[in-house]
Amino acid sequence: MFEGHAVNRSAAERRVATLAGRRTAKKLHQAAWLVNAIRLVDLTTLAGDDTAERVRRLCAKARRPLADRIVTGLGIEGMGLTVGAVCVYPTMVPHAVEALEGSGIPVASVATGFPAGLTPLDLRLAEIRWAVSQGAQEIDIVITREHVFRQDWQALHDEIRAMREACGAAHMKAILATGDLRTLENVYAASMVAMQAGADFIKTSTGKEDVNATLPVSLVMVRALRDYGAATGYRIGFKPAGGMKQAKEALSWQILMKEELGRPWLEPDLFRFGASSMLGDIERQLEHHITGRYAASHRHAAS
Ligand SMILES: O=C[C@H](O)COP(=O)(O)O
Repeated sequence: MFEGHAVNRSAAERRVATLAGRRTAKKLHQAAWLVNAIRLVDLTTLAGDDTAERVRRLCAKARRPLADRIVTGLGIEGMGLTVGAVCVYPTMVPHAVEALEGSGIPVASVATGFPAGLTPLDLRLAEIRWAVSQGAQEIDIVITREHVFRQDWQALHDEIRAMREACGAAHMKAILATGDLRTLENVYAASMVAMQAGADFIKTSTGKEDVNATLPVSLVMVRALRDYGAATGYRIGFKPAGGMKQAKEALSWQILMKEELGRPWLEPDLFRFGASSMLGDIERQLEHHITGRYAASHRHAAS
């Protein structure tokens, strides 16, 4: 089906190498880009020792992602800034739903035997239905990597299609676990199949592979998304996830999206960061921004 699509790895690496230094992300606009990044975060906890209390704390952070002094310093009090969603394991969904009530922040649940997906299909589908019944509005599914290794695109399509049906009204993000997929050609083909099978988003990683979100792999997925959009007219979302901890990564990915797909992919309905610990660095950088501006205005006043 897609075996013929060649991907030039070194061209992809060259394309993304300079993203962080782009003019658009230079100092003047950095704070705005970082605030926007917060709107795009799927604030995540996916640990074996997760508890209701940890999820409640995460949800409190999701509702008020920045300290009041930073919000005031940036002059964005009226913005009602929140993260894009909270992402948890299925049994944590009821706790997150309760803690986020009235906030408008959706709860995303991983499902389908996350992270490996090596559970019988009917159980994986039942897991989706259960999470949806508990209030999850978004479901992050994992694929059977072996279907990709065998280039059995029909099996991959059928599996994802069944998951799409089990999601019902919930949005479905298809995690490809790109770090496991061996080649960029496989990443492109799996992206295409996931979109054809009805994925609302394609997502790079579970956060549990050896290699998680990278810019070259993201470029390949984003180009697949663009090709799919050109062929069908459908807009599909993109979620890099796993291993992103720094504010400057939030800038690089947003620039990639803007340059490759345009402004609509800087909105939470078409782009999310899956990250458990990037928000802290974004908050730190915004605090530096305010402190720096304050110091500069005092220097100016004194001169
Ligand atoms: O989907 C989100 C990822 O699991 C988060 O991974 P992380 O903990 O490396 O940020």
